[in-house]
Amino acid sequence: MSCIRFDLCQVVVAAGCILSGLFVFDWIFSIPSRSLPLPPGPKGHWFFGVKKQLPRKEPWKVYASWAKLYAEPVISFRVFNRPVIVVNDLQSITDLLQQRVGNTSDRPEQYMSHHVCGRSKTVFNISSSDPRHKIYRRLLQQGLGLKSTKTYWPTLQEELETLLKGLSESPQNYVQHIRRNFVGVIMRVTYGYSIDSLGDTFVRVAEETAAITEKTMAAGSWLVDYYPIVRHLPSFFPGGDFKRKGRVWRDRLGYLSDVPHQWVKNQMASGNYSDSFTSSLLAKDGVPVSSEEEDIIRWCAGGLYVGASDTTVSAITSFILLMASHPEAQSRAQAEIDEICGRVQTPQPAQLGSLTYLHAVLKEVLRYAPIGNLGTVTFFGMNSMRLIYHLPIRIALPHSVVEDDEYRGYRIPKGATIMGNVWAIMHDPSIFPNPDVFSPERFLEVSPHGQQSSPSQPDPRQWAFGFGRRACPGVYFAETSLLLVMAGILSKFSIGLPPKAAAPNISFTTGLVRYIVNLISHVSIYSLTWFHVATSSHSTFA
Ligand code: HEM
Repeated sequence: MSCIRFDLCQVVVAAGCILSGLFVFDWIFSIPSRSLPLPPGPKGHWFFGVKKQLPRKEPWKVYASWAKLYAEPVISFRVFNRPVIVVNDLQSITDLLQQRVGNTSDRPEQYMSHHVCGRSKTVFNISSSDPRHKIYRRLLQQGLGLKSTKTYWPTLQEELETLLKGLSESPQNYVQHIRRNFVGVIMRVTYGYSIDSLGDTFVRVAEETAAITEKTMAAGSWLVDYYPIVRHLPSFFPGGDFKRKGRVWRDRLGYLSDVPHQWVKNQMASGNYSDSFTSSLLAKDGVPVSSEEEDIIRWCAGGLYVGASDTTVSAITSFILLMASHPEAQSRAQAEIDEICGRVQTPQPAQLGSLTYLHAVLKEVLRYAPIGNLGTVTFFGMNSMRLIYHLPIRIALPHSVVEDDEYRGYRIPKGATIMGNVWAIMHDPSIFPNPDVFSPERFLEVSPHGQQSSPSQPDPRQWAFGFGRRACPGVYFAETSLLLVMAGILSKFSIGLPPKAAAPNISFTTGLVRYIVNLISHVSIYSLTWFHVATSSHSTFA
């Protein structure tokens, strides 16, 4: 008996030694060759790199401070064995992320999510070298471009009316009303499906998908994402449990992604369906689509919902807080809306083009409170509620480098994760003077009094929606829906702080989709005042 135990011990020790040896081998050879130096940056621990040092709070500010410390706009560090490059100024972002797009538009490989859980073909994860990526981009750009967005105007208008009604009934629940609006719009646009509330089955499906996806993609959680050797560990071995969990999640995610898609197919078969992104692609030219084409349609549709929900909700909640704390900007926007849209009707999508000041407000919201501070966002639809309660978000969708490259005498290694520090640009005083002041006027050529002011500052939308071949395909649709909601809210309500409330000290959540903390944690302090249009009197509901 003791002899057997001794043998087992020996086997375990021997296996441990071999694995550790292979691990070190894997680690050494996964670090790129050293012909040119990497950009400067903190060295970190020999095994973890800077994983444990990475700031939990506002990392973009820390990256900007490292750029200053190392006197170099391009910095690098390591998380486990993976090099990470952060580009911190306009020139380097333009050069690396907007010009060398062919080399910086890939996504980092995440073995757990992509391969174990079968998520390598999602719009967000797919490699830029996969021929499908081009097809996805084409379908998404067509489905969300100017022409298609016009066909969604009636949906946007109807959902706006529901939002305004909800706000008038319970303004204190405005975050939920706003979420309901964007989720309702995107479900109708994507699947022709109308939700009744945020507790709707399809919404819960999306929420569960988001929750599982977060677990599979949580940065630094799966050693197998960094070290290929871990793929060969048995399930019972420490670090090997990803296989068992991955199998369960893969099956569940596969089932969940089929629910709305199958629903559209059933509706189409019954002849009773509303036109949507999915139905129009499935019904193309009356010819049945192949299974490959159907798979592409399913993934693209999933991308729409995920891409649209948190981002738009974040933008509007920031807008509400900024309007509450900047009454002069709010009054000016309202005066413009009154003049262009009239005081009785709800603003219409066709009128949005004439709302110059409101466009400037949107630009300033995207600049002042960028949604993706690192040029990328975390898209997990219904997770806004979790953000609201300050739970950490640990997943990001950064870019990765396709081939070894050289920049400013440094090596930009193949496979490195690369991020543009959008926050640094949006708060660079040489680009946006007084960057910490919220001022939509910076985007106007003419001052409020009609005099010529200094030339307007650069359009922040060129950085707010990401870069290169991964840049947001929903930008046009997003702007239309955001402007319509902003115009609708300001046409019917005034947003204010309660009497005697001190101006809030604005700070933000640290997730890669950023929310303003104050708004979220002091929701109840905000009051919305309903304009009784006919009599021009006001009554406060909150
Ligand atoms: C305020 C609103 C929005 C903002 C600020 C925003 C921002 C972004 C950003 C920063 C990215 C990542 C780009 C990159 O990796 O370089 C992105 C990607 C994406 N967005 Fe948006 N977005 C918004 C709204 C929307 C909407 C409404 C949709 C769809 C209806 C959408 C769909 C997508 C998709 C599908 C991607 C993935 C593109 C890819 O990986 O190829 N987004 N967005």
